[in-house]
Order: sequence, then C-alpha cells, then structure tokens
Amino acid sequence: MDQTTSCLSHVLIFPFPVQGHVNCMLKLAQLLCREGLHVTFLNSDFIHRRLLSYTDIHLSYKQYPNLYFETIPDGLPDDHPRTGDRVVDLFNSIDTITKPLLMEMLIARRFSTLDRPPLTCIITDGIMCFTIDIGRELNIPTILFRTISASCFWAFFCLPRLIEGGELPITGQSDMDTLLTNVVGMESFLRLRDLPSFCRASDLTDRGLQLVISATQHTKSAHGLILNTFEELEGPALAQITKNISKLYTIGPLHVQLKARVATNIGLTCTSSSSLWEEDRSCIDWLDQQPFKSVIYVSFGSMTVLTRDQFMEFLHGLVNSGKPFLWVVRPKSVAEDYQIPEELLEGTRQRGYIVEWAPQEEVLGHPAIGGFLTHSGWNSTLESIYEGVPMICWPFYADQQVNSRLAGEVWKIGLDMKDTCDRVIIEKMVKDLIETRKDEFAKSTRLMAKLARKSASENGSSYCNLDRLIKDIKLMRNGN
Ligand SMILES: O=c1ccn([C@@H]2O[C@H](COP(=O)(O)OP(=O)(O)O[C@H]3O[C@H](CO)[C@@H](O)[C@H](O)[C@H]3O)[C@@H](O)[C@H]2O)c(=O)[nH]1
Ligand SMILES: C[C@H]1CC[C@@H]2C(C(=O)O)=CO[C@@H](O)[C@@H]21
Repeated sequence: MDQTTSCLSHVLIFPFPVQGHVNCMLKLAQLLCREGLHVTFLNSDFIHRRLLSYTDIHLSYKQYPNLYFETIPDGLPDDHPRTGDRVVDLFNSIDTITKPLLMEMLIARRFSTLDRPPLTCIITDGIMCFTIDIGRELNIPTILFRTISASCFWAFFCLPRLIEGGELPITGQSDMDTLLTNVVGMESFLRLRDLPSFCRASDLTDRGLQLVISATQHTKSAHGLILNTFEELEGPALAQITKNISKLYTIGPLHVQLKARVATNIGLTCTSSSSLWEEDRSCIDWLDQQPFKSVIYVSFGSMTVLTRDQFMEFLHGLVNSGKPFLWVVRPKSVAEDYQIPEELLEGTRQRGYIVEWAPQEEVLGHPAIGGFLTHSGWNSTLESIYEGVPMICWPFYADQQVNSRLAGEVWKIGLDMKDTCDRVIIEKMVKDLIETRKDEFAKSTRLMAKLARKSASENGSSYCNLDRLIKDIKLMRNGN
C-alpha cells in the first residue's frame, strides 16, 4: 500500500440510488480505501436512511477512516416505490433536482474539508454521465462505472446502429425470435426478445430508451469505464467495447475481489451488508435443515414488481415441483393483495420458506442451495456464478433480458424462462435444474465459478485491472 502518494488522492463515488448499484459501488469504495485513497461516497438521502436502519454501516465502516459518507436528495417523495416499473420517475427527478445540486456541491468544493484533500477523481454511475462536463471544467477526471454486464453495455452501444438498420423499433409485425445482425459479436444468439427491456418501447423517443442510448454514447467522452465483470466471462463483448472506449477496467466480480483482498489484510473484515431491507437470518437456520443441493432459492431483486397472477403461477410451479424453496417476497413487491390458495397451503408450509429479504450472498453459498430462480439482475448473476449455482432466469426489465440469454444460451449455466410465466413450465424447469439435468449444470457452473475466482485472485485478470485502476487514480492530481 502506497500511503504517501495515496493520501493525496480523493475519489467521489456516486451510484444511481438503487440497491443493485449501491451494492457494487460500495464494494469498490472499500477496495479503494484499502489502498489508502480517500473516498467520499455520495448516497441519496433515501438510500442512506435505509442503510442506517437496516445495516451496521456506522460500525462496520469504521475500519475505513478514509471513507466519508455524504448525502443528496434524489428528488422523489419518500413514499415513492422506486421500483423498476417507475424508474423513469427516478431518471427525471435526478435530472431536475439532484444534478443541479451536485453541480453546486462540486463547484463549492463541498467534499474538500480539513480531513479530506481536494477531489482528484469522480466515479459516477454510468447512467448519470452528467458529471463528465463539470469534471472537465473543474479539471477533475470522471470515470464512469456502469453496473450492468459488458454484453448489455455493448447492446446499448449498438442501439443507434440497430435503429439505422431498421431492427428497431419493435412493431406489431416484428418476430421477437429474429436473430439481430447489428450487435456485432452477438449475431449467433441475440434475438429481438433478448434486447434490454427499454428497447420494447414502440416509440423511439421514449424517455427510458433515449436515456440509455445517450448515457452509453457519452461514455466515450469519460476518462474511463469500469465494468463489474471479468474477461473470461464476457471476452467477445469486451473485445468490441475496447475498440470504442480507450480506458476500460473490468474488475469484477467485485464481491469476490473484496473477499480475496480483505482476506490478505489483517485487521480488515469483509463489511457485511448494504441491504436496504432488514435481512431475515432465520432462513439460514431453515436452510441448515435441508438436504444438500435440494433447495431452489427464489428472488427477483430489489426492483421487480409481480402481478398477482404471476405470483400465483410461481407459487403453483414451486409447490408442484415438490422441491423445497426459499422465496424472497419483498414488501409491496406483489402489485395486488393475494392469499395463498387452500390447495397450496400444505405444500407451502411443508416445503416453502418465505422471507422479506435474505442475506443473499450467504444464502447462495449455502450447501443446501441447488438452484436460483432469479430476475437476472447483474449482481445476482455474478453472485450465483461465483457460488456455482445454476439459474432459472425470469428477467423483469432493463439489462436482465440480455443477462438471461447469456446464462441460458452462451454460458449454459441455466434456463432462460423469459416472456413466459406458467406454472407447468416453472415446475418443469425447477425439476430439470435440481434433478434431471443437474449433472450437466454442475459441470458448466463449476467451470464458470473457477474462472470467476481465478480472475479475482492475485495475478488474475480482474485483480490486475483493479491494480491498474488504482495506479491510474493515484497518478491523477487535482488541477487547481
Ligand atoms: O433478499 C435479497 C435479495 C437481493 N439481495 C442483494 O441485492 C442485490 C440485487 O442486485 P441485482 O441482482 O443486480 O438486482 P436489482 O436489485 O434488481 O439491481 C438493479 O441493478 C442491477 C445492476 O445494475 C441491474 O442488473 C438490475 O437489472 C437492476 O434492477 C444483490 O447484490 C443481492 O445479493 C439481498 O441481499 N437480499
Ligand atoms: C435502474 C436502471 C436504470 C438504468 C440502469 C441500467 C443501466 O443501463 O445502467 C440498467 O438497469 C438498471 O440497473 C438500471
């Protein structure tokens, strides 16, 4: 650790204020602090309040005296659900409320205090690229951290070409199973239905679609791009991205790097949770009672909202599979009221365990887990890959449609259930994953898990890339 130069380096990290983005950016913050850099982590008021309520953030982050938390409003009322179906509200409020406030904070040098040197680098979420211009004015380089897969980033990058080539917009006549020709490198497997959900807008002026196109194109003017992935997983997409982005840092899976690096640091612990809901640890006791690799873990992340009908299809499919299941049903994640039907009460009681929020990384690492029914959020995907758990993918929105295709068709570590929600299919897929095809999946998931571990361990690709990022940040000096 180079304390002499690093004490002059001060990085501002600002994630898009939702669980999946905060989780991995907090991990990066810890990794940078470990190397002696000063890090100011900017949370929305909403996120920070929840972290204070449901984690031991104050205690656990004390081990990093060079990590400072600051907050900023996200512009939404407290009771806004901040779910995937309403994400455009968050885009809009950040644009109108948060962006000008952040500009003011940066101009007023709010983050440079007695204990902190002036900012030398800004790392913002890639979807909030507005810091590039102000960073340039203030002479502070901005690196973007896009928290999605490289493959999804590349698909977003190719959207202008898809539009020019007439493959978008999707119309009533479009065949969703058509293979696309304009996402270079993915022609053999990427269908119209595998494009990020924003592409399903029939109107090309759609706000969500325009925002992802614009943010992705803007990446070219940032100082660099960080992706939470590893070369051995997404080589083909990364090869395309490097042709367009000069400084690319693939440093994932970040949760694995953190485990690996902290393990070599006496005195530091792997900071536990950054959950925005209270983790119900009773599910670990329940898992302890279940046979080896028998349980299907079900979670659709922090932003999915199910209809009552979808919830019922999943419940029927899970109960009818005859396998034990642990299901995270987040508060308010089913749009309408529901009741467990009479005929499923016994099966649910016997084989099911439902919690509002789980310690997911620990759950996925539990020996009783045999499979993961997931929405294919990128963190969940990486966590499952690392633990060698095969997946049934039911993408809800955004990047998840791309990730589920990769899991099913390219990496062959799971089954892609996209665009269906049928109890018979769910039952069959659970049985296939845990029973009928378990050996086939064990082979592919074991291989992928090994690659993930290797990339994050000393001399591995992500390990070296993180060292390069740290070195580059340490060379940045405040321009004033
Ligand atoms: O009971 C639970 C459920 C989830 N998690 C954690 O919450 C995170 C969820 O992240 P992710 O799987 O990426 O899903 P989302 O919360 O939906 O994340 C958003 O951010 C991701 C990163 O950009 C995108 O890939 C997703 O599409 C987007 O919805 C993971 O780290 C999980 O370990 C828990 O700790 N407990
Ligand atoms: C909350 C979603 C809006 C955009 C983000 C995203 C991205 O392209 O960076 C994809 O899915 C979600 O993680 C984010």
